[in-house]
Amino acid sequence: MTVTHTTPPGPGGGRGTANAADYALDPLGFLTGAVREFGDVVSLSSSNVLLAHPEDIGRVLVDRGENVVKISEGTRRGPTGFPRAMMNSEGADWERKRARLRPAFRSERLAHLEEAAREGVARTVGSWTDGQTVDVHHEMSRLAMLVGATHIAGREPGEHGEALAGAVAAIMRLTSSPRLPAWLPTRVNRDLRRSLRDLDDALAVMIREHRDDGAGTALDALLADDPPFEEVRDELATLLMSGYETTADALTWLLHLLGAHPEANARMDEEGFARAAAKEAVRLYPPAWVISRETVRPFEAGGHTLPAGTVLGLSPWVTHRDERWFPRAGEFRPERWLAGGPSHRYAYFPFGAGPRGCIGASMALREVEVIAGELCARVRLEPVAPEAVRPRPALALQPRGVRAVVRKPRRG
Ligand code: HEM
Repeated sequence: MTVTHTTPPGPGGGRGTANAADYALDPLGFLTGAVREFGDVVSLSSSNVLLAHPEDIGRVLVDRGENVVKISEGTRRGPTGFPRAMMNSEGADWERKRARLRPAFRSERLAHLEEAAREGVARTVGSWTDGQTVDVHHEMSRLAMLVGATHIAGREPGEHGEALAGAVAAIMRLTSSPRLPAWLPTRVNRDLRRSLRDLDDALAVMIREHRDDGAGTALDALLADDPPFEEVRDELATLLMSGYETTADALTWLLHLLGAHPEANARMDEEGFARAAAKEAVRLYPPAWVISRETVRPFEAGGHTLPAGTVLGLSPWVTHRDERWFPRAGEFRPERWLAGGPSHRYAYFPFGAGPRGCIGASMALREVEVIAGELCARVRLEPVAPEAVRPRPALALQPRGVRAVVRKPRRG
């Protein structure tokens, strides 16, 4: 059988280096504009196609490796690789690693997480003074690190938190600046290499000092399996890192949105509202703003047959802001989640979906919901210059410039 490959339409005729330059300048605007102009299947380059329709998104995400893979044989591993982690594995190897971690992310463990979250908020609020201006992203990062490390490794990160935060910051800088070869001694590359060395040292100490006290953490599960040290280190690094920045970003976006919507802020103590608000925040500002796969055989989409080796991009940023699936898509309306979800199952995928969906999705949503709810109950965060806040699309969608004045209620 012969397969006819046809190239979907796209900006610049779907190829050309002009797209790369436009993309680098404003990735979110570029992707949104491309779909608006060319439809749900858009060529961004000769081997890159963006799929914006939930039907196609669903087909890609539920695939079990028959048509698309997450990490192809030829994928070059960057310096931030952690190649032995479950997240960076495929096939039977991935399946074994995912099964090993699954029990540590079960909903029964979330009561421990809530406890750590409440305690973290109490400590954070205790460290603030009335009238103090805080950098919200910075504060939420510290909280997410504390809660994340407690849940995943069974301990507070202590001084190791600095190494972890440093490595994540260096990766974010690398992924938000135009790509340069990793061997070039640029400041960003040098910073990254040093940060990764520090991270390595910190993880080695955390692993060496670890004692299983029966809490059923991911680190307990990893060590019980007795794999090579490098495998534990890669897994722990990716778990701590993926759970930390994304959750801190989601929390910061939610607090920013609540600052601009006092009517929603006032409802945060209502049953179910904090969860709806958390879902709505990651709809508008999905920390994972683009997800990709590579086709391993010809793939049909929108009447086109895309050849094997095509990189498929799916963007929660683009699809979550589409009026066809979310009426008044640009508005922060948590109540839309109280009335049920969107009309199409795969119009909302902040955590991906299918077999490779986020293993920490329930943990992250619960964490955001509990921390934001507790904060709203204890303090008022008065936004400072909210009009200057911007998303920075790095490896995660970071909020830039979210500051607030802390108002503590008077004791009466
Ligand atoms: C708001 C917070 C979070 C967001 C938005 C998020 C988003 C995502 C998305 C979209 C994927 C799928 C990527 C793909 O299909 O290519 C993913 C995968 C993953 N996430 Fe999360 N995540 C969050 C929090 C967490 C947390 C708290 C953890 C763990 C502690 C975590 C660990 C992982 C892992 C290990 C994978 C890879 C799963 C696999 O390959 O089988 N994430 N995440």
